[in-house]
Amino acid sequence: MCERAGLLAELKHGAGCRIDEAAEKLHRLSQDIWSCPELAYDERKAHDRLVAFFSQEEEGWKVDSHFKLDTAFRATWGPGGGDEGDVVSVAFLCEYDALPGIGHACGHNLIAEVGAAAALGLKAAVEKSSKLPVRVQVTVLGTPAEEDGGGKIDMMKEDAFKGLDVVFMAHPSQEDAPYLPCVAEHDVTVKYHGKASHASAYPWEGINALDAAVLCYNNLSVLRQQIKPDWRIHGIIKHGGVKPNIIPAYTELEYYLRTPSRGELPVIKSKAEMCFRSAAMATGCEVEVEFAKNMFVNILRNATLEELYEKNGKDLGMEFTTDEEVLTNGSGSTDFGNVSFAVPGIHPYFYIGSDALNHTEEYTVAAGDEKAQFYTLRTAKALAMTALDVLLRPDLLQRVKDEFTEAKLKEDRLLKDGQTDRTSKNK
Ligand SMILES: NCCCC[C@H](NC(=O)CCN)C(=O)O
Repeated sequence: MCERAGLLAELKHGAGCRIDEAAEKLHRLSQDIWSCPELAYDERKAHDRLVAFFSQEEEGWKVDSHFKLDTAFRATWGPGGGDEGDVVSVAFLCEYDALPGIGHACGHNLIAEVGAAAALGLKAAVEKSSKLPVRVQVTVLGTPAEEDGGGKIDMMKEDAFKGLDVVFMAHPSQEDAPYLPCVAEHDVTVKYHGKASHASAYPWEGINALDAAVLCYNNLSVLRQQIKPDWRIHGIIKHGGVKPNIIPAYTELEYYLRTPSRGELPVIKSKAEMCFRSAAMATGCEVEVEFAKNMFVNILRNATLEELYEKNGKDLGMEFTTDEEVLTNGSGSTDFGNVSFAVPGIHPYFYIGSDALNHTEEYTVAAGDEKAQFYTLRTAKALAMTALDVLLRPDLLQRVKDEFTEAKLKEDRLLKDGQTDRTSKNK
């Protein structure tokens, strides 16, 4: 074994040992987040718990609490690993927001645990070595509001990802996969303003905002038949009126519009907008269409990082899914997509010991179950090992960066040329 391979194996082993050693406190960390679910932008206890973890329970971290957002944080360590070479900055992202009514049904408590564990592992490995070809900075970014709003996008607008070389996070799922297709998404709130009146005595005096909401819902349901099979339109009526004998004067709907790529979003948005406005016209209501401040985009893939992660995962016993349907069908969306256009990174998915589906009560149970711990820590080890791969081999890091630049240029060109449809023959 050549010297570098021996060192790499030793460091990977060291990272894993450190993660195992911290297993109990990492479990407590994710349990505390899981047992007190908090919604997007309001993850105060989770924020404080993670800040305390890095500033009190662990040594050597510089912690910026309330970093860029009220419930975001940053913990940094380094540079370490020797006194030679450029500083390479590796970041692990923690999410920790929950869903209304069903708690941690997407397992973001485990995302926080993976991020913290991988950072501990990488720091320990780097600390032990003075022979690295680069100096290493380890960053943990606490990124709120993935389920609503897109905290990472807010943080990007504030330059929170500036200066990072590679970013890693991992998301709970039903299987291990280095990548699953996440779709682009833009959310919209539609408000109809009508006029109240006695619904039995003089209904002709009213303007029915609920009728507008129902027509809007039906227009979109009809539109669904004419859009691409992998586009998604789904929504709820948030306000539907207050009493049957009052003609509803105000209604409100919330819709999520999704397409596989960011370039297709404007098309679905303009089609949906016609549905919103025509419902207003038919009923005589006024309509307000408010698109969310942040648009989530698809993930820019990095094959080099994905391959390294898969190899490390396999070495740790992961069995990656080969189910073509899972590997090709779009799933949800993530604000990591936006990050992936700014910094090279990966967002693999990991099995948590249960077949339950995300966004169900069963998944909430699974995310808090002790059984998830083995898989969560194994994922953290695979991420730390992947970071070590690129840190010990500057040629690999360069390949990761070149691939990122090329993929971004290609996506930008497609967008500029108006080639929105990735499934078209021209692609
Ligand atoms: N509408 C705000 C964003 C919703 C993001 C959510 N994310 C997930 O389910 C996690 C999968 N990465 C979604 O897709 O609905």
